[in-house]
Amino acid sequence: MHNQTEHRLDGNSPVLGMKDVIGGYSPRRPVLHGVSITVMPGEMVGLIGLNGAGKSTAIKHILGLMVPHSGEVRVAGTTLEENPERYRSSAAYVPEQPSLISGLTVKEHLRWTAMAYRIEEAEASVRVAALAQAFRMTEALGSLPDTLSKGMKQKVMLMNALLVSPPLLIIDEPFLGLDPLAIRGLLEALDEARASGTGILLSSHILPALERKADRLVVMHRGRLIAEGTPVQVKAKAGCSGPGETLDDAFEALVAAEEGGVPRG
Ligand SMILES: Nc1ncnc2c1ncn2[C@@H]1O[C@H](COP(=O)(O)OP(=O)(O)OP(=O)(O)O)[C@@H](O)[C@H]1O
Repeated sequence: MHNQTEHRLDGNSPVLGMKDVIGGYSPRRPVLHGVSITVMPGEMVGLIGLNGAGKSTAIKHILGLMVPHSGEVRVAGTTLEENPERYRSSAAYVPEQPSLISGLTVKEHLRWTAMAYRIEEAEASVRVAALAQAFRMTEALGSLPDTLSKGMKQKVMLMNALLVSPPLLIIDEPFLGLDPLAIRGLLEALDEARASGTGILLSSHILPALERKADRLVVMHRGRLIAEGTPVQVKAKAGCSGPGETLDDAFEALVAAEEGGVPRG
């Protein structure tokens, strides 16, 4: 495996370049109908859409778990076919459901990740201590997963991904189950990851957090992108730029417009 620093790209090359992807579970019934998503180094892109919109399917294509029927996915400049090792080691994924190894403590999970990604021991200890502090997990470092709450397990997953600090970090619905302090810790840790050049694709139904933190939003509906841009641009497109109008209002209006309803505003 390469050292992560070798994967750093210059600030002008996307860490994710998904272009015109048609894909899904059967070639006869595509779920994605020409989806393009770009994430630049240091950028946080929020992926939003109703249940069944195609977010998880898009993520599976990005992770190389599904192959596009047509179109292309590049991670850190390469396709899965061109350089599978570089492609796979350039993206870290945090699923909505934590999956931890029952026999390993929190610290052992982190140490194992550091070894797998060839992070030097001294550097790993400093980063583990900082992450544990940010997530208020210092006292839980010696605990086994079965003794942790759901939110604490989710924190361990996030800490592992942030320890790797990959070029592309994909996070699925991270806010559910986290207490308010943990959400703040997560957002601060994500800011740090972005400052070091990690690009983040964050899928969530919790729109206020995305409205505050995402540089850009990609709005999916029925396997297509129906809006894209900064939160301000997406709200403007939905006709929801008025004072007090939120991203939730904008999302509702965009979906209503697609479904043949009348957008507000
Ligand atoms: N394993 C599968 N086989 C066939 N079709 C699937 C499979 N998984 C999902 N789909 C279909 O693909 C479409 C998109 O689902 P997907 O899981 O990508 O949506 P999502 O936006 O992630 O939704 P959610 O917010 O509920 O997680 C849906 O119509 C769904 O029924």
